[in-house]
Amino acid sequence: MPGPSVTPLRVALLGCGVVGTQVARLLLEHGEDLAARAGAPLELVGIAVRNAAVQRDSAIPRELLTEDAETLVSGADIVIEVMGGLEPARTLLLRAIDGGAAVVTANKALLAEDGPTLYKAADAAGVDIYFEAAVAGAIPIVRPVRESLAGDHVRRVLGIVNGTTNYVLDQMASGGLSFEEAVKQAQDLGYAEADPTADVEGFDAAAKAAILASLAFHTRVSADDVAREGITHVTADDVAWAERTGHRVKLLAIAEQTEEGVSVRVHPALVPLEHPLANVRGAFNAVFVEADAAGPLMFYGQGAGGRPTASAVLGDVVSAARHRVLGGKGPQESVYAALRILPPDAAVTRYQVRMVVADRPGVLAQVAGALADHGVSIDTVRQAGAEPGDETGTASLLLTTHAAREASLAATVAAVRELEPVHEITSVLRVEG
Ligand SMILES: NC(=O)C1=CN([C@@H]2O[C@H](COP(=O)(O)OP(=O)(O)OC[C@H]3O[C@@H](n4cnc5c(N)ncnc54)[C@H](O)[C@@H]3O)[C@@H](O)[C@H]2O)C=CC1
Ligand SMILES: N[C@@H](CC=O)C(=O)O
Ligand code: NA
Repeated sequence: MPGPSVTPLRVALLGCGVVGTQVARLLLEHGEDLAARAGAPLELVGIAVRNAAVQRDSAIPRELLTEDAETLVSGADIVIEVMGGLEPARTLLLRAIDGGAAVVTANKALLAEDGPTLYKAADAAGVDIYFEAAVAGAIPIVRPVRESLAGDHVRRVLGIVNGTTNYVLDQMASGGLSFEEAVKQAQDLGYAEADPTADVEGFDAAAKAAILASLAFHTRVSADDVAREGITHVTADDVAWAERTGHRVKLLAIAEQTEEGVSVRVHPALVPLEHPLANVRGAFNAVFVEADAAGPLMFYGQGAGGRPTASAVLGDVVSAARHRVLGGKGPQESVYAALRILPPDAAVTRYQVRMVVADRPGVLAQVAGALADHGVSIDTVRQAGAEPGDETGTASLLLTTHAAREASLAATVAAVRELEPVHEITSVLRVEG
């Protein structure tokens, strides 16, 4: 335990929502252990909220609540930002840094939009900036990529980094819920962003992918550099077909370094049932990292939710506190490699295309011909003939391609759509894993 003469570190908390409430709880409940680990007591001096009169968790002392976030950050040693959004979070963090405080944030949206401004300010002020909670909630992934793998060469990062969408797809596949019902549950459970559009349209996963890619490839990658597609167009039918063909639909984040540069994308994909990612359920996340010397690494755990995320925040707070007590500083931004960011259509993937075609001889050959014209080869084909009693004269055709450039695959689908016997392209999903 630190001796009685050790000056407590003043900790300011910005935001008291799902994550903030649990951060405050852990700080207050585990005060003695945290003091022993940090080398000084961590004194929670205030919690900035929008409305101090609102009834909150019974463990939160009312006297700590303040609506004056600016004053709160000015006297702090460590500022924890869990309010989310770009502003006033950015201004408050910059004010905290300018005032000499170390900062800990869970705000992936802000980091992926304007991380360099925060890094630069922290560097100039000689203070720490930590953000483990910003990617994959409780899972230690930022620190391993930023620090543990700093001596290696990361080639690829692939995984499920959004708990809400994983929960929604899982509930659609096995819980029998509609998309809307599953999103509502994810909100009630504290997984979703304040506006769940950020989750279901892939913005949240794209922000996390940008952060991971920046760290992995020592290159500045912002949210705008990420090719992004959400899950709003994934239908219950897609989910059912996936299971029927031995797959599960997952929202994946994929960042890879090729000889040409760095490609970062977020999109739903079919993952074979035997792949470990297929069995990541609920709001859990899993991230695979492939590095030259280390080989494959896998990180798994709770990717969303107040208490798991608070765990990651507190880990960062202890690191920052140790530096205040003992000296030293965490890592700075590392973007020396400055690799080229590749356009979205340069990515290499496989497609599974489901279509309704005229049920007559020669149609498959016509479709196969359109693929061959674009240099795309077929891996598997499955045809489901008309259901008994179906008078439409159509059949469902499901084909999976071999790997090809996204540009060729997209052009192929466009050409197939124009074929006379093709009535409708019902779904196009990538296949990964
Ligand atoms: N909920 C989760 O599972 C995870 C959330 N995060 C991130 O943590 C941050 C917080 O997320 P949640 O706690 O889920 O959000 P939340 O919406 O539950 O909490 C945010 C709180 O901050 C308050 N706030 C917003 N602007 C404020 C202002 N100007 N002054 C004072 N208070 C203000 C809001 O009133 C709200 O109570 C976000 O950046 C989010 O992306 C990160 C990992 C997981
Ligand atoms: N809304 C996010 C929360 C954690 O980052 C998610 O669902 O993953
Ligand atoms: Na994390």
